[in-house]
Amino acid sequence: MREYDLNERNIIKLTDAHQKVAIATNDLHVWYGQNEAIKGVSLEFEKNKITSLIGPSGCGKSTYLRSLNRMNDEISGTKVTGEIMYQGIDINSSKVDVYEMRKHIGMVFQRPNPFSKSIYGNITFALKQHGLTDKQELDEIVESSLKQAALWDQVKDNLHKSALALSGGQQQRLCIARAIAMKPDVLLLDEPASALDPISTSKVEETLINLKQDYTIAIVTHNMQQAARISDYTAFFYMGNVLEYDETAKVFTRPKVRATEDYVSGHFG
Ligand SMILES: Nc1ncnc2c1ncn2[C@@H]1O[C@H](COP(=O)(O)OP(=O)(O)OP(=O)(O)O)[C@@H](O)[C@H]1O
Repeated sequence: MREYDLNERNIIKLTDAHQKVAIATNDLHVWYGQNEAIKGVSLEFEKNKITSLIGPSGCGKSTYLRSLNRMNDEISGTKVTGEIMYQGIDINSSKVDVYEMRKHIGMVFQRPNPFSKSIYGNITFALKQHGLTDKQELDEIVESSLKQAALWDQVKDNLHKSALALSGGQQQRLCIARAIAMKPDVLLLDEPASALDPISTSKVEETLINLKQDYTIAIVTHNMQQAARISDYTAFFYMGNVLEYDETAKVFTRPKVRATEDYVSGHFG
């Protein structure tokens, strides 16, 4: 196994930061007990762009993604230090209402996880929990979210059928629709297509490309072609650090760091 220099880094900063940055971390560290999984990551995510998080297994991609809307809070023994800046607020602060914050920063997981409810019920559940009861408004949000997730045409006549009867790809797009029904600014996706066949994968990818008009997207993926196809920026994670963060085209064609070059060319380790 080749040893890589963890000090060799290329991490771009976005200019004109206030205008452009949707969410950023500053010296973020995450520990699971004694295991420091994230070792001081500072990254900025540009508004209305897709950023891919890539890197070998166990290097901290999912941990980092989950910390962006404090999902790691749910795991006991976890400690998170550093800033997570969103709209001028450090959302890593204990004063932040996490429930409220997650309306702005939504998440879609690796395996489609629809509730055991109708398609309509999946999308309206959280809205109702947040106090929305107007039927017309709920109907409109269901329609617009399903349209944005490119699922409306396939399900519009079956909205009251079980979500569990949908295909895996459709279920994942329903989970995307469910997340965007809350009108978040930032959408976090952890390998959203890894459990899907190639056709469903390409539909999810198309959906994400269309969604970036309205959302800022961060996606963990093991699929290099996928990262190259859909993302504007790519961050290469290695052993809890980010060694390279740049425009995707540069990361894949002219990486500046040896470890990235080996990883994207399939010669890693
Ligand atoms: N819930 C958890 N409890 C304890 N340790 C964890 C937990 N989740 C991840 N870890 C540890 O944190 C480190 C980073 O794991 P993480 O899942 O974030 O990496 P990853 O890059 O997303 O991996 P993969 O590509 O395999 O999904 C690993 O050492 C892992 O064992």
